[in-house]
Amino acid sequence: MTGLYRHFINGEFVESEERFPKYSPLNNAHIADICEASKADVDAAVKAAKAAMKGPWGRMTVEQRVAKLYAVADEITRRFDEFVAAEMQDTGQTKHVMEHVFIPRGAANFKIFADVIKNVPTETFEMATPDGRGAINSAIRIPKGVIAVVCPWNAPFLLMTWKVGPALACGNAVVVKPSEETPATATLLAEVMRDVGIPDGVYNVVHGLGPNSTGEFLTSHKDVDAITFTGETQTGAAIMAAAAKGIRDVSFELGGKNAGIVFADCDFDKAIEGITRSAFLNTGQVCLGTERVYVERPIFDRFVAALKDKAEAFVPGNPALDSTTYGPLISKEHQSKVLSYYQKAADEGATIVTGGGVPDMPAELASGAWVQPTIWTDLPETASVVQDEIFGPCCHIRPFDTEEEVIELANATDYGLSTTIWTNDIGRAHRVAGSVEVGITWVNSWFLRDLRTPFGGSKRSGIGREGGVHSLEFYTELRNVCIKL
Ligand SMILES: NC(=O)C1=CN([C@@H]2O[C@H](COP(=O)(O)OP(=O)(O)OC[C@H]3O[C@@H](n4cnc5c(N)ncnc54)[C@H](O)[C@@H]3O)[C@@H](O)[C@H]2O)C=CC1
Ligand SMILES: O=C(O)/C=C/C=C(\O)C(=O)O
Repeated sequence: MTGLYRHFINGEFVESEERFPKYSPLNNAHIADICEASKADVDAAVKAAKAAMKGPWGRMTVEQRVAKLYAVADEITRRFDEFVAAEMQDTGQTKHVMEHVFIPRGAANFKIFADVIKNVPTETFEMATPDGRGAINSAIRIPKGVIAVVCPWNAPFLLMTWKVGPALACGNAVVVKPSEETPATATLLAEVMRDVGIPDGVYNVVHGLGPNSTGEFLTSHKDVDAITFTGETQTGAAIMAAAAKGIRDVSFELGGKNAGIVFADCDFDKAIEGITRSAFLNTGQVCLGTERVYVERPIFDRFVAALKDKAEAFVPGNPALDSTTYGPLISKEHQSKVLSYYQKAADEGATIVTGGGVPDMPAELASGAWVQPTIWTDLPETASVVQDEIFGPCCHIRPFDTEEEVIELANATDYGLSTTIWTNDIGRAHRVAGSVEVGITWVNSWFLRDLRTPFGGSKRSGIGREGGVHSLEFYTELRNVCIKL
């Protein structure tokens, strides 16, 4: 056991009586306890946030807020190794992915929105009036108030700061509810906020579970003005029902069952590299990941063989070692869910190209939440593993013959988060991208992120867009002021 995760409310770390255990994904060892925030704790956090809006934070100029956000980013960078270690302990994911993807994005998420709020204008309209003197309409941006930030466990620091960065840039105060699986980096960020002088109550953290616990207490609190959430689609529905009671705004990034579309004219090696990343990065626990791959028939067999080689080359193990390229799933519970899908695929008649079970691990890691990278072929589109979001390191690969056919296949899902298309025919890439019903399409790449672009899901994969100026739409209210001259 290494410690106790406490809430951060009104600038202070506070304990609560109820606690629950955190187990390591690597070997299921009990590594910490986490305080579970009661209704009263949540109420204290929301009250602190509300009061902060009326204190020094609410009176700061944009330039002063921007300077504070830059200070937060710089402090994250200064304490980079601590953030890497904290998130690695919670998730079991590799040091490489922490150092090159997740933690740098945390710092970037503060800088980008500091820059956006400083540079994005609001609109002004001059209008004629019967007396000939006219009027000027000017829109002003007002922070929404107290924002509830409810986060998942798969990329905890990246996803949390993607919400906290713009919320604070816009002048709001936040109450963050990290996933019960990943308390560490939200807690460490509290130290950073305190150390760089973010006023008390602006950044609050309440730990706990979801239904009938901290998550529900927070999202149904009457003084929360808006809710931003990333996680499962069903949870989104529950949060939306809570938000409806107070007519509060929501921004949701939800599940996905994303298609990878590989045309025969692609750069083969790059497509293999790209699909390897999109199917297996973070042990497949990425909402933007590819669980359905459609490959044009002339290169199908070669593609399946090459992806199999890549899947079999992953090296699971201690995430702190440079030689390790593959981590466990987040928990034993999630391992059971993923393995149940591996069983369903076998039951439904899949050809198991590789994987399908649990890798052999050394004794000290054998109790962890490990599963093998897995590839299937030969299933109908109605099969469970082709329909459901599994959130594991696995994909089904199917051949296709025409552009029309693959668009229909890609769209045959209730989800609509992202697609990756591999082709050297840029006209076709553009056509297909326009026809696939998703919020984000990558062509000849995957997870290449320009933080100024609109990011979010279509269909059951989300509501709203965040990123760049789009985040300002959610985290501020535009008020029109009409001045008669
Ligand atoms: N699209 C995405 O980015 C993600 C999708 N998932 C999917 O969700 C599945 C389950 O993962 P979880 O972390 O358990 O996702 P989840 O949606 O259950 O939980 C995400 C967050 O919401 C909170 N929460 C849960 N129920 C709530 C409620 N009724 N009211 C307020 N807050 C609530 C949780 O405590 C957690 O902080 C995964 O297996 C995966 O399929 C999970 C993480 C991210
Ligand atoms: O890059 C982003 O802003 C979001 C990335 C999302 C994930 O990694 C995820 O939800 O899995």
